[in-house]
Amino acid sequence: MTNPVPQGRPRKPPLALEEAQARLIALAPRVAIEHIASAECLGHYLAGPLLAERTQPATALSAMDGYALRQADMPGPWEVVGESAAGHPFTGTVGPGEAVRISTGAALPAGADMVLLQEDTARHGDQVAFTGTPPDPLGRHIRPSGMDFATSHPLLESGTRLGPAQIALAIAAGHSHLPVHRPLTVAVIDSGDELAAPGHPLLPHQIPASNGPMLAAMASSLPVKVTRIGPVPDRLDALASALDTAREADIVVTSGGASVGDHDLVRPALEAIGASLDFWRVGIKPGKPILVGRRPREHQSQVILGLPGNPASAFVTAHLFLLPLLRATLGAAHPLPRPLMVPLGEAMPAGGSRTEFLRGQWDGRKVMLDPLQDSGALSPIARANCLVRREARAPMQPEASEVPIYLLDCGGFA
Ligand SMILES: Nc1nc2c(c(=O)[nH]1)N[C@H]1C(S)=C(S)[C@@H](COP(=O)(O)OP(=O)(O)OC[C@H]3O[C@@H](n4cnc5c(N)ncnc54)[C@H](O)[C@@H]3O)O[C@H]1N2
Ligand code: MOO
Repeated sequence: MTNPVPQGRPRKPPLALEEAQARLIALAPRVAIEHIASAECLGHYLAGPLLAERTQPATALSAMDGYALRQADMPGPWEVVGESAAGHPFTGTVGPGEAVRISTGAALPAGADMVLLQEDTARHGDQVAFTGTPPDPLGRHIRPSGMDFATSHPLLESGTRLGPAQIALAIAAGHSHLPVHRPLTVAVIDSGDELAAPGHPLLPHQIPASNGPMLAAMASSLPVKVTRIGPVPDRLDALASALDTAREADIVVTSGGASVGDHDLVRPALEAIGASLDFWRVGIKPGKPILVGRRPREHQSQVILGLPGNPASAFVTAHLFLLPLLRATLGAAHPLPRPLMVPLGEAMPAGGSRTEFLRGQWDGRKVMLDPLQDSGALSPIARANCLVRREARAPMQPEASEVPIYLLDCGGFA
């Protein structure tokens, strides 16, 4: 196959960001739901609401080490008639004038309705006396049954990301396994004649292919299996053959070759493999030439995401499109990144014709813009911990004005 002739000026104006994101998310493939061990669910999204299968605590527990006794018997003294330790409950009933030695997390014995801290008592043999201040209210050191949750209570909504706390809650609520979507398969293709595999000796016109490893690492914050292909030369047959290698993947991501040059072959390659183009070009900077296509398949179409080759463009479009698509496919309730409003640490110049995502550093009090905003530069994206959003044609914004930022270090926990 020979490369096609130059493609001239694109006829349609670029899509607005939100419309493009909505169109992409609507294409999210449907993938099977499976039940996997809760402890293995880190980073998955719940594929159904989580209800408690048990009550926690199932019985009233002591929150402190001390003595379980009756409020009516204050201020004592008491006779110690037994012990309740965590995992070893006292089986009798606490009667008038009686106390049971109790430890943190142990079941409150029948008859007792308060716990006196060990520090507020003096013990002599089986006798215990009150020496300190009473708990206020008297029952404060008791965790009542159902304090955390009760059987059949809703705990987590469908589409919740399962982080460490959600996994612990699910296990405590009696779920040894959880319904989640199966891990996705994603093929990442580097394309460009100038690219060499990392570690290869380079001539001045060559660069290491860094987008593929970057995009694979970004996708790996989610339950996906990534296959990397390339670097693939700028030839239609080579690109079509790389896409053919990727035919079984749920989602294919290319970088480079998305623009209008003679060697920008992703769109012609989509045509060559029988894929359709859903949209091309979005009004964002960096990342305008992003394209989305679909390859028809027997069971389900494959989504092909063509990211621009400039490293900052690939990085930003992966945040705005690739990760949201992966999250949506994995069942996330909120697949899109959510902004935070923070004050500028310096004035932000007026915006241009596209919605921009500037590389920035947020220190917890203010955000600074990186002085180097070229979409071909990698060092600013490696320095950045956030993207600062500037609307198209926004006027200059003075220091301390609030601007939306998207944090980059959240590991995709959206
Ligand atoms: N006449 C026009 N030229 C360009 C336009 C335009 O509208 N009219 N758009 C510009 C914009 S915006 C972008 S973004 C780039 C995107 O171009 P491509 O997606 O076609 O990317 P390439 O030309 O293949 O490469 C651009 C740049 O990125 C480097 N690159 C590519 N792949 C990798 C990789 N895997 N790892 C590291 N670096 C990579 C490549 O060497 C180039 O320097 O087009 C503008 N041009
Ligand atoms: O849209 Mo491009 O990504 O500015 O360089």
